[in-house]
Amino acid sequence: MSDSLWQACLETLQRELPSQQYNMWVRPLQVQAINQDLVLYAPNKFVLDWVRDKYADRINELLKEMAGDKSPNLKMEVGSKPVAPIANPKLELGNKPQGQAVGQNNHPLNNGFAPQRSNNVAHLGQTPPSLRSNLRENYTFDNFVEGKSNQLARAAATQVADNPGTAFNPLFLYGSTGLGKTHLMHAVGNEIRERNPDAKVVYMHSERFVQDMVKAIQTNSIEEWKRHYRSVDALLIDDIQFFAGKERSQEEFFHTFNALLEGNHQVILTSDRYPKEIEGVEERLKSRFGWGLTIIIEPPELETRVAILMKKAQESNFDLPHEVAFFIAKRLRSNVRDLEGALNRVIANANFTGKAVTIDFAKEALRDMLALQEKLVTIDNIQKTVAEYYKIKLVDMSSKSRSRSVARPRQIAMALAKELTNHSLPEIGAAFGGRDHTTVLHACRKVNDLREENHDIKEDFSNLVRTLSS
Ligand SMILES: Nc1ncnc2c1ncn2[C@@H]1O[C@H](COP(=O)(O)OP(=O)(O)OP(=O)(O)O)[C@@H](O)[C@H]1O
Repeated sequence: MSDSLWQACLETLQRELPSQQYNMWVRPLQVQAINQDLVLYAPNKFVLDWVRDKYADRINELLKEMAGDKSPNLKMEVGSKPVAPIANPKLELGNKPQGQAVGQNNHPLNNGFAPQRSNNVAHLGQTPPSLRSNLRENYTFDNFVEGKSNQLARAAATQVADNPGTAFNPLFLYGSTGLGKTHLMHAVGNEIRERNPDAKVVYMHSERFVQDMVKAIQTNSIEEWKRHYRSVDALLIDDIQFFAGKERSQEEFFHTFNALLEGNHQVILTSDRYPKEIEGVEERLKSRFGWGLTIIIEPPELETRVAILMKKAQESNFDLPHEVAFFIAKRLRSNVRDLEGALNRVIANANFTGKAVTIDFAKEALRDMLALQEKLVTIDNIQKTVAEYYKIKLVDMSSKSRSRSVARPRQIAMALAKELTNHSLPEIGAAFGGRDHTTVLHACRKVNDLREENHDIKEDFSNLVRTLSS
C-alpha cells in the first residue's frame, strides 16, 4: 500500500523538480514501510541532509494530501532497504541481479557507502562499480504495451534484441519525454541478457557517463575506463542530448562508439529529439548516430493509453474499471509517465480511503493534474500554434476562406481541438468563426483519414500534438 503511495509521491516530485535535481537527490532514495513509518534510505549523509532540508516538507505535504490522516510518519536514514532473502538463488545468478540497490551504489555522491547486498546476488565479474549493468529488470517487452505510436520502435528493438550488433547499429530512439524510450532500451538489454547471461550490457544515463569520465580523468584511470567501455557487448546511453556542450565527453564517446560499432557491439541511444536537431553536439557524432536506424516514438493514441493503464493496474493487482481508465486516458494525453502518475494516485487514494473507484472518484483524486492539463491546451492556443506552424494568419482560423492553404490547417486545428480539449463539437465550431458542429465533425473525419494516407499530414499532426502537449 505504501509502495503505491510513495510511487504517487515520486511521480509528483518528478513533475515538479528539474530532472537533474530529481535524478540527483530523489531517484536514489529507497523506501520501506515499517508499521506507521515510511522510511527513506539515502545513500549517504550528504544526500540525507540535502533531502531533509529541501524536500522533506514537500514530501510530507504530498503524503498528507494523498493519505489524509492515515499518512505515515516520514523517517529518513542513511543506509539501504534491507534486502529480502531470495527464494531461488539460481534464478538470480548471472541474470538480472541489479535492482534499486545497484543504482543507488552508483550515485555520484555515494562516497564509498556500499549498500547491503545479499550474498546470493551475483556481481558482474571484475567489472568496476560504474560499469555494472544497471538494467531495470521490470522494463521488459512483455510489459511494454504496443500501439500505433510505438509499433515501429518496438519492432526495431525486438530485432536488435534478436540480433545484437548486427540488426541495426546504432539503434537511435527519439521522442518527447515519458513515452517509453528508456523502457524499450532496457527491454532490449534484458532480453539480450536473458538469452546470454554472460553478455555485458551496460545502461548509462548520459549525465552519468560524463560524471564517470570526469572522475576517471581526476583519478588518472581514464585508460582503464576506456578499456572497460569498449569491452561491453551492448552499451545503452539514455538522453544523449545532455552531451550538448560537453566536448571532451563527446570526443571520448565518439571513439568508444566507433570502437563498439567496428567490433559489432550493439549501441542503443535515446534522445528527446531527432539527432540532427541536437544542438551543441558535433556534426560527426550526429551523423554517426544516423548510421543504423533512427526511430521516433510518438505520444500514444487513446486506445493505447487505455491499454497501458489497464496493464499497469493489473500489474499492481488493482481492479481499475474500464470507464475510469478511459476517463483518465482521455484527459491525460501527452505522456505515459503522467498516466502512470495518475494511476498511482488513484490507487493510493483508493487504498487509503477505501472508496469505490468511479469517474467522480478519479476526478477528485486527480483534480490538480487535470486542471493543469486543461490550462495547457486551449482552443486559442491551438489556433495560434497551428497558424504559426503553417505560416497563415490567425484570423484565417475563423475566416470564411475555402482556399486549400488555409482550409486544411483550419481543419487540422479543429481536429486538434477535438482531440486535445474537452470542448464539445458546437463549442469548437463557435470558436472557429461560428461554424456548425457538422463542419467540425467533417473536419475531424477528414483529418483522421488524411493522417492514414498522407505521411506529411501525419507528421504535422504529431508535431503539433507534441508542441501543444509539452
Ligand atoms: N508502451 C508502454 N507500455 C507500458 N509502459 C510504458 C509504455 N510507454 C511508457 N511506459 C512507461 O512510462 C514510464 C516513462 O517511460 P520512459 O522512462 O521509458 O520514458 P522516456 O521516453 O525514456 O522518457 P525521458 O525522455 O523523460 O527519459 C515508464 O514507467 C514506462 O514503463
